[in-house]
Amino acid sequence: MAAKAASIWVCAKTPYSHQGVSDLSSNHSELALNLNFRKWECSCLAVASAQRAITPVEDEKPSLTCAAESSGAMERIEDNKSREFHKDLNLLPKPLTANDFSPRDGSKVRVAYQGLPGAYSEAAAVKAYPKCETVPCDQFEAAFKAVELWLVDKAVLPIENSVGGSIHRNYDLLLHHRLHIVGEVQLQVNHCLLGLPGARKEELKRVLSHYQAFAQCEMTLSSLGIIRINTDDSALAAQMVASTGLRDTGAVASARAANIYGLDILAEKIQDDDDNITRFLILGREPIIPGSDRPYKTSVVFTLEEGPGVLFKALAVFALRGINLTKIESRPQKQRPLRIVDDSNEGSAKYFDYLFYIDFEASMADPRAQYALEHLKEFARFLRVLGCYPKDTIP
Ligand SMILES: O=C(O)C(=O)C[C@]1(C(=O)O)C=C[C@@H](O)C=C1
Repeated sequence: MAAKAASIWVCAKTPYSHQGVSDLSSNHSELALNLNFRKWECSCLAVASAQRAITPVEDEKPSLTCAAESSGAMERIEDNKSREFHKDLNLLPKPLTANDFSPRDGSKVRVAYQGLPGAYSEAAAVKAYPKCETVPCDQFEAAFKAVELWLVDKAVLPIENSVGGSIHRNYDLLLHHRLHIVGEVQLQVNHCLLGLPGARKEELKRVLSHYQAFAQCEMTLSSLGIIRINTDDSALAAQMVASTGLRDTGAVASARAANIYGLDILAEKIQDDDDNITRFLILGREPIIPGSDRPYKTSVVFTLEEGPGVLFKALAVFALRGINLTKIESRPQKQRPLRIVDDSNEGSAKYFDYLFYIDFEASMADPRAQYALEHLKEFARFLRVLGCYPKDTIP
């Protein structure tokens, strides 16, 4: 049997088309080479006829198929010699597959976030990639750099909150780094007032947290009349309360932070608005291929020429094509803060040049989006697509 099969031995990992089989029979060794297979890791194929598709045998690993040319029937190689050979093959290292690099469930993906374990950003990273390895970073910029330097695969960073508004620092960093927005995560943020075990909220004289968390709990904190002290993130606030051991100091942070740092929850859901949502961006080194299989958003940043109604015209490129805008943000253009508007020294200086960040509801695969951005280029001095990504919703 082996002798028959030995007439053609080539490598494969998937079934081939009829055309592929003809190629195999005519020039099998060259094709095997072209397909980048190695003999020692290969499957064994025997071609029953030049016109017959090759199918893998289910119970062999790696999948093996053998067929005899003379009879035209596909037959398994079952002699002992062959079994020995297969056993040895199993000891050899397995080749990497495309799935090893981007597993669908997010396992093995390393995701940077700003803050300590227990921060809301960590929860957002886990929502984005449920089985990921989260990597805490002290500052937003460290998370950007970690992706750029291949220390992690992705970064998940807050961009806006439904009560507190935009996180401006991340708008600025988006422009100064070359990462792409590959997704977004909307997270319900429920703030808790935390204290040392046994402490009561009436005892608190000061409270620590992130400035955004304070902004989202304005009414509760004002009614308590306690001093607010900013920290880099809410989980750090919880850790500081735990490590200083001061009964009169509390933290605004998550229930998970209370658990991690051994604090009591003195009050729950202390945010002003029950529906307190923070939107996070997922950043990667490469953009994703825009699709049309589900609702997509696109984020762009641009600057405009000087002149009356230019911003109106810029926004009209979307309105004219029925494209809905979900966010507009303007940031000072720091590299060009001062501009003389006429040639004489007496002309007035212009201190406020802006960058406009816009999110709109359309995929870059949609011709309406492509035409809108082509049109926008007529007024924009600078335009960059920051990313096109599937829209996230709160279940
Ligand atoms: O302090 C945290 O836990 C964070 O993850 C930061 C942050 C923010 O930057 O807005 C994230 C979500 C909440 O809106 C509050 C704070």
